[in-house]
Amino acid sequence: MKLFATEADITWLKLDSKVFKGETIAKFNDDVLPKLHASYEADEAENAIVRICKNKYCDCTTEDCDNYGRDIVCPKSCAKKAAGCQNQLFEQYRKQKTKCFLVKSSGKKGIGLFAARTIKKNEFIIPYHGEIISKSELQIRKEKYRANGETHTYPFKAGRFCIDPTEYGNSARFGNHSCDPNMHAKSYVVSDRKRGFKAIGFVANKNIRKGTELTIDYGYDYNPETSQRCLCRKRNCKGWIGQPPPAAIDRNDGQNRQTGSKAVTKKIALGSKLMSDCRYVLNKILADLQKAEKTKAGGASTTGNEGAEENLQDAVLE
Ligand SMILES: C[S@@+](CC[C@H](N)C(=O)[O-])C[C@H]1O[C@@H](n2cnc3c(N)ncnc32)[C@H](O)[C@@H]1O
Repeated sequence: MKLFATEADITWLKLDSKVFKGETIAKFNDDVLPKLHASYEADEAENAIVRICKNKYCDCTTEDCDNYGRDIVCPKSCAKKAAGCQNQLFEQYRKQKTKCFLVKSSGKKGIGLFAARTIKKNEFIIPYHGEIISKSELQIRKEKYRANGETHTYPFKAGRFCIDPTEYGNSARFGNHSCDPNMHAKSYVVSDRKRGFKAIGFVANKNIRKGTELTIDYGYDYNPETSQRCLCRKRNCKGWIGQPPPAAIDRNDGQNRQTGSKAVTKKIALGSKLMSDCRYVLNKILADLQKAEKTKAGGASTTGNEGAEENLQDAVLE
């Protein structure tokens, strides 16, 4: 059985034209394997790891397992033991006949992932597969993609490496960003990969209804070179995917979408209420002070505090 993809395997570039017919994506094979790029292979210092669960009698779904619970996926050899290892997340995903998501158009955001059925909180949805490349290879590719005028960005940080599904990968690459996402990216140590590498999978962070778009938060460091407007339409939308461009920060643009309208009105109302409360308290202090002065000196101010009183009056009368 193959562990990794080879050059002969299908790539998105070839696939794109065949499967994207109209709105909905035709049924296609999501059964892809991670593909190791030469830049990953070249990192001799990092040996492959194998973390075998030494407990012969557990099925690797409880704390008895040496790996489960520490987000370490058992190696394939583990499945041969007496109880049969169930901690083979990525293999189990490949064997699923029907996936819990659909790939279809998400309007101006391009293509997106949508729940094909109800998905429960903490359910594993999809692994993020693509070519595994080094960070320096990523820089080279970013330049290439920009020069090619690619609108969508796909590479994902995976420990000290990167997963790039731009040309080869599975449909996890269609997970769009949201400022209020319903999935999060979880990283796993997987046997047979180099030490610095973490496999990525998308996991539901809440119960998700059928038909809902499946989204993750790309994070603040997402593609800072080319800031993109966020179209998630969530109430807490920051206006940008990742970092806003410097000019937008200067204008205080793209913070919270609410700053444009209702939030401003609300803040003004709160400010006025605060001012009127202060005014009431200061007036009361002033009146008490004046009363005390009058009682003490029969009407003449002798406190030597007139300036302060004036200031106080200024504040109250403002
Ligand atoms: C990993 S891809 C997601 C799949 C992409 N929609 C497609 O059609 O291939 C990331 C790209 O999708 C688009 N995208 C994702 N989330 C978005 C959002 N909330 N608002 C606008 N564009 C978004 C951006 O072009 C981004 O670079």
